[in-house]
Amino acid sequence: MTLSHHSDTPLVSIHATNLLITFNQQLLFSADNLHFSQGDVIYLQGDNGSGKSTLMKLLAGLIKPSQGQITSQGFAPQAWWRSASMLGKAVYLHQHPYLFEGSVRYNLTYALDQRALAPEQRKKRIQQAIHMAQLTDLLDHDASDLSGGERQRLAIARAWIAQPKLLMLDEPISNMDKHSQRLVLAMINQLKQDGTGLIISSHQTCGLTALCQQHWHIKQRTIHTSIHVPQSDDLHDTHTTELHYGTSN
Ligand SMILES: Nc1ncnc2c1ncn2[C@@H]1O[C@H](COP(=O)(O)OP(=O)(O)OP(=O)(O)O)[C@@H](O)[C@H]1O
Repeated sequence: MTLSHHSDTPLVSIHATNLLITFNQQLLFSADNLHFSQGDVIYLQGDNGSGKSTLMKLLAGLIKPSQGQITSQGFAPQAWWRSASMLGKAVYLHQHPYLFEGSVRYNLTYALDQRALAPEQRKKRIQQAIHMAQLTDLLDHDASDLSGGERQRLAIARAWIAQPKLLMLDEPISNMDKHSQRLVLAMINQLKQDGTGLIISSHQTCGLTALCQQHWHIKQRTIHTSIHVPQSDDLHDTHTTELHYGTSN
């Protein structure tokens, strides 16, 4: 992992303790201690309905736990007008991502933090994302006309350009053909090389698991954490994906 760490830019992290979430008085899951930090690449596994999306929404500050505490370290102080203190720290990318009305090009450039990169670097990064996601021929298409796989590629390309420090990807390669899967795996690998903290959910082991270094498993309504990541049969795909793109910056 090529995460570079400068002492004046502390690693950002999110810490959850004694977490418990219930819906309609029914326990969904509990967890004693979860730590998600820049540089972590976590494979989040669980059966359908076990609570993977719910956990990611909790860590993104989109919903609140029934019990427990979620805190963050290393982020810039919260703007006074933001009431939910966890919101906007870890970015949650939904399985069916929200895209803006307008073209693919517009979606790639709108709402990016203009201060984060110098204009030349920003342009270069956008070009590289277009290339990685193979969106060149689709740039002037309306985003609403894209297929499911293309939408996912666009959403991950957009996240890759924005360079969040912590990113959670909900089933990023489900319902994708092999070609789109390979492109998305290459982009996720680039995010990993850049030191982005990643949580990647799937209900089954798949090519993604080869990229992961930790395993969180929602099983019997508890989140089990481990450094042993189960590997899948189609690892070969991931290795052949590795990776035709060098580190970008
Ligand atoms: N706001 C809510 N109110 C009531 N129940 C909810 C709410 N949000 C989620 N649930 C329920 O919690 C359970 C877990 O949902 P969640 O989407 O987190 O599971 P998941 O592991 O991501 O599933 P999948 O693999 O099918 O995407 C489901 O039974 C869902 O219906």
